Order: sequence, then structure tokens, then C-alpha cells
Amino acid sequence: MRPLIAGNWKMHGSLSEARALAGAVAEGKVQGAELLVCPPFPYLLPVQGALAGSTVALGAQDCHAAAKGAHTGDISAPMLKDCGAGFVILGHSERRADHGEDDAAVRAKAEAVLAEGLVPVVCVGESEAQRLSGEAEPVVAGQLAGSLPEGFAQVHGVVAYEPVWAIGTGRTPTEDDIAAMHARIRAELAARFGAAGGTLRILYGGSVKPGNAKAILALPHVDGALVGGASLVAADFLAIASAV
Ligand SMILES: O=C[C@H](O)COP(=O)(O)O
Repeated sequence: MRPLIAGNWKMHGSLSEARALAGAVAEGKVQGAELLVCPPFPYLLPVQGALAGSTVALGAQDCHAAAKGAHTGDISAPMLKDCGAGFVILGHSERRADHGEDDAAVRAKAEAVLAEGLVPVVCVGESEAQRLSGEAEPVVAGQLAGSLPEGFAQVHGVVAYEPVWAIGTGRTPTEDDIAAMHARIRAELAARFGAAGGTLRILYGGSVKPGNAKAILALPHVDGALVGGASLVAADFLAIASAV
């Protein structure tokens, strides 16, 4: 499977910065990895324009579980599809923390994404307390069981393992710990989806930088990265992608 390097821009940047960043990423000559950028909702269409003619994919950072309705301030999967998104990040720990999204909510959103033929990028990951108490793997296994919908494998759904304590902190798990968790996730996917589970991409996310990308991306069952802060600097994002 081709590694995926995804940039989650979160709630950063202005419209002109988004256009410039997308344009710079689109001009990068990266071999060996698929690139994805996920700007804030209002910038999807302008970023789509800036990416035109490139192979860089466009994604969103969330969506509502319903296709339409009286949900003020929300965005549906069909709207995202209309704006050119091919991927949707779901269940990011910031959504789980800021908006109280639980596994059932994430799964419902993933169902909505599947219904549009878009690819869900479902995020899982343990807190620092859970890691320290030895619960990291069962916690992540539980999140996978609760968050991934049937049909996830058919659309080549993506799992992003993001230890909450590594996001934006400059800290990462040891390479052994990343490898162990990715192996566990692979086993869970295979148990749930059979042979297809072996072909799904598992991204690592949490303080991925140009300096640590090569080592992380070389680990078994690490099929790419979900990059936050470093995805806001085109040179850094492209350097991470080039480390594949
Ligand atoms: O979605 C991306 C992650 O939350 C990682 O963010 P970070 O690279 O800034 O640690």
C-alpha cells in the first residue's frame, strides 16, 4: 500500500496563507507517498483551487452524522464531497475532548462519510495516564471496536494512531512502543475485517517532524503520518513526505 502523509491544519491560518501553503505543497515533487491536506472548512474550495492539477488530495477535519437537516453550524458529508474532499478526519482527540465525541458518535459520522464514498481517517489514541497505567493497547482496541463502521475496509478506510500526550508536545512514544501499538492495531483490523484489514493504512500522529519522520515511517505497520504543526510549513511537510 502507498504511504499516506496527511496534514491536519486544524484551526490555523488565513485564507491567503491557506492558498499559499496548498500551492507550495502542490509544487513539491514527492515520490513514494500520497499527500493529503485537510484545511479548515471555509478554505476547502480555495485550497481545492490551489491544488488543481496536482496529485495532492483534499480532506476535511470533521463532519456531521446526518446528510442534511436542522443542525446549525454543522457540515455534512455530501457538502464536503461537493467541495472536493475525498477524505474526512474523524474522532480526533481534540474533537473527542472539545466536543464530547465518543466512539458511537465517531462511528455514526464514519457511516455518513462512507455513504458518500469518502474515506474516513479515524483517530484513536490513549491519554498519558492510560499509557502509564499499561492500558494503552486495550484502550485503543476499544476505540477501534466502537468507532469503525462496517464497510470501513471496502473504502480503504484509514486509522490514525495518535497518543493524546504526543500531540503538539514535541514528545513521542519510543519506536518500540509505536511499533507495538501499530502491530496491535493491525491485528485488530485483521480480526475485524479479515484479509482486507491487512491492507488498510495505519498512520502515526503526534509530534511528527522532519527530524523524526524517517525513523517513525520505517517502523512495521506504520503506513504514513498524520501531521499537525509541521504540516503548516510546506518545507517541513514535504520533508516528512520525502522521508517515506
Ligand atoms: O492531527 C494531527 C495531530 O494531532 C498531530 O499534531 P502535531 O503534529 O502538531 O503533534
